[in-house]
Amino acid sequence: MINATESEEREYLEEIKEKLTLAIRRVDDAVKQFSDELRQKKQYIHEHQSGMDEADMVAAGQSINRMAFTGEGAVARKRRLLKLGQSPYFGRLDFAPPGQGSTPVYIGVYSFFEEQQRQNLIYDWRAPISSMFYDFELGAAAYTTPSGTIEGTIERKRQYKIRDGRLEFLLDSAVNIHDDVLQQELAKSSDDKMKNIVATIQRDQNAVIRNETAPVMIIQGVAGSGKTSIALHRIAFLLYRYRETIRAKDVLIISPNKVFADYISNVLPELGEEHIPELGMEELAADLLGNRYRFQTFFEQVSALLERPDPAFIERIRFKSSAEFLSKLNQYLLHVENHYFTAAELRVGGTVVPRQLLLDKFKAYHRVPILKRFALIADDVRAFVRDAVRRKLTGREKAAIGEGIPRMLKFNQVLDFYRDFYRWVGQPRLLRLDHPLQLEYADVFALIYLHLRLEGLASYDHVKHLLVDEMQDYTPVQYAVLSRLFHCRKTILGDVSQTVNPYSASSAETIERVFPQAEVVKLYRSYRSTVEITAFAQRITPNPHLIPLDRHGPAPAVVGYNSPGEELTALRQLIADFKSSGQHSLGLICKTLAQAEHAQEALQAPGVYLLTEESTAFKEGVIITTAHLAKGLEFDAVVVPFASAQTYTTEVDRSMLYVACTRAMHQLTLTYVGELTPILAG
Ligand SMILES: Nc1ncnc2c1ncn2[C@@H]1O[C@H](COP(=O)(O)OP(=O)(O)OP(=O)(O)O)[C@@H](O)[C@H]1O
Repeated sequence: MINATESEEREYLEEIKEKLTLAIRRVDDAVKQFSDELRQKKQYIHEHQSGMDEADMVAAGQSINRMAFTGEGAVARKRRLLKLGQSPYFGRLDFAPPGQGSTPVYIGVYSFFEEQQRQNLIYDWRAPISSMFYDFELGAAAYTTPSGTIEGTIERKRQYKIRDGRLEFLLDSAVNIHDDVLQQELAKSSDDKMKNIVATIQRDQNAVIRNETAPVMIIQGVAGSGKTSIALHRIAFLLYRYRETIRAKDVLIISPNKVFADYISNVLPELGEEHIPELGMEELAADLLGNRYRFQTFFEQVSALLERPDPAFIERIRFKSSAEFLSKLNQYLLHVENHYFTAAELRVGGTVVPRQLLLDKFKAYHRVPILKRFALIADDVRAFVRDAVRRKLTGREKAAIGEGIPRMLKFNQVLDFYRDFYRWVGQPRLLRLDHPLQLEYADVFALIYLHLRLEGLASYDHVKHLLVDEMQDYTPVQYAVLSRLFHCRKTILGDVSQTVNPYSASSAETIERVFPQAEVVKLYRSYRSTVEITAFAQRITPNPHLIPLDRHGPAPAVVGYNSPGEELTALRQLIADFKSSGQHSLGLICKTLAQAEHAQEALQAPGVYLLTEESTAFKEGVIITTAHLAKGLEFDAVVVPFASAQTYTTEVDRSMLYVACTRAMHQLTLTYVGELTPILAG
């Protein structure tokens, strides 16, 4: 058996590191050579410019670009090799095909192909053979390659922790991923950015990451089940698997806000992939609507619900977030198609264009959005009139046609159709348009949907994979828009229990109605929080299916104070305790922005940051923010201040409290004055 003992492994590690160092040197030499050649080439062009024609210049430019491109490739390769030098591999499996001896397969974040021996010394975790590391225990195993399935036996599985080039431990395991290693990973203090989990991906997670068949994959997973992590690893996997056709810039992440985007921005580069473009829903909306409308943001909608819940406002949101609303919009569009075009005879000079001709044309173009159809019909009508009069048409005649046809449709503006829709469903009071025109958030995507259907909008065909996080926050109409704009494969993930607006929350089932071809995966194991914190959060929103990982810590503390002054003193103390605790991040998570601002003012201290809707980066230290913004993030310790009966009463408040508490990895404290919120007392 190769490298059986620990000392052999240590020796082997040194050997690998040496080979990596050599490989880095070779890249350096190559880079140097490239830049020398590049310089020479540029010099040459400079000197011979006068004697070169345009074609020569283009050719020279291209060759420079090619060299620079190869140079960039070399720089990226060097970056990967340096990273491997720090931690070359984390796993090993000894795999024996039938009737053959076993060879060790070392698995790392990237692959390392040693050019001199022409041998793959480290396999990328995404390589087909590496899948067995996540999927099998000792004994019979198999993996699938593009050319077929390979069966055999796993004779050994080993896990390593190598940091800064030093082997910290090595562990033989019979099971798939040794629980101790996972426990160690989870017990660590949080970083300011999300990290990769390649060394401890679980079997069910691996199945999601490596799924190649689902056109739409919907992941509904409990808080802390690794949804976001898995989705990012899935992107990394797909970029590897389809590296010939998909590049990082062809993927798009729809993310809830800039802070979240910053928080996850580290994972893919850590996995050797470039940064992935991301876009917020509001940015997408602004992109689509141009500057035709001003509209409320999702944050503003949720703040309004938290600060002054108005039943009429809630009713409007509820209606527009239902699957029924989408089907009513579709019925309305059919109604428009069938009843709103009133064809009438059109007189152009002395020629009469018969009503039937106009109607036939209108129907013939039924695949073209209605407001785009007139131009096509007008072309045909012009041809018809030209044939009749046997001459070119005058400007006046052309105008008569161009203006006459649109007049046959009841409305020509999308907003007029949208207003009319509410009359048609018999609910005119469900539309509130403020003056000057400002749309409520719930109307934004409904209106975009009508624009799409009535006028058509350019689709995002350059995007080859779409990732939607926090899926519960988007409504059926939003999904209908996404489905029409993005024709690529999609990964959609979230958790209904973590909605910040229960009146507009979508479950996996709701979303599946928009994407009937979707594969739905549910994840119930929760990795983030200790058993104690998870049990506490379950009191707020129970989920009988949730399985917490068996990791323990202090019980959450709920502490009442006599006055706001006392509560603030206690919060100051909690911050001081945190600073001397060795933990990295503390989240003070409030219900509203007003409370967060108040806390920030009262608790001002160095290293205490207020995170708002406008923030763009997630920092380590003490963060004061709202539950809405904290969604998707995690902290070593969380403090939920002002947890009184006054603050947390409604269903929206319950969601906020749940989101806030489930952000904690190791420690959770709630403070209040007066009466404790009934959500916890009950
Ligand atoms: N297989 C794993 N190995 C190590 N850590 C893991 C694993 N799966 C998840 N985690 C950790 O669990 C935590 C939660 O993961 P993540 O944020 O991806 O979950 P989520 O389901 O998106 O959470 P939420 O919906 O509550 O925001 C992270 O710290 C992540 O690193």
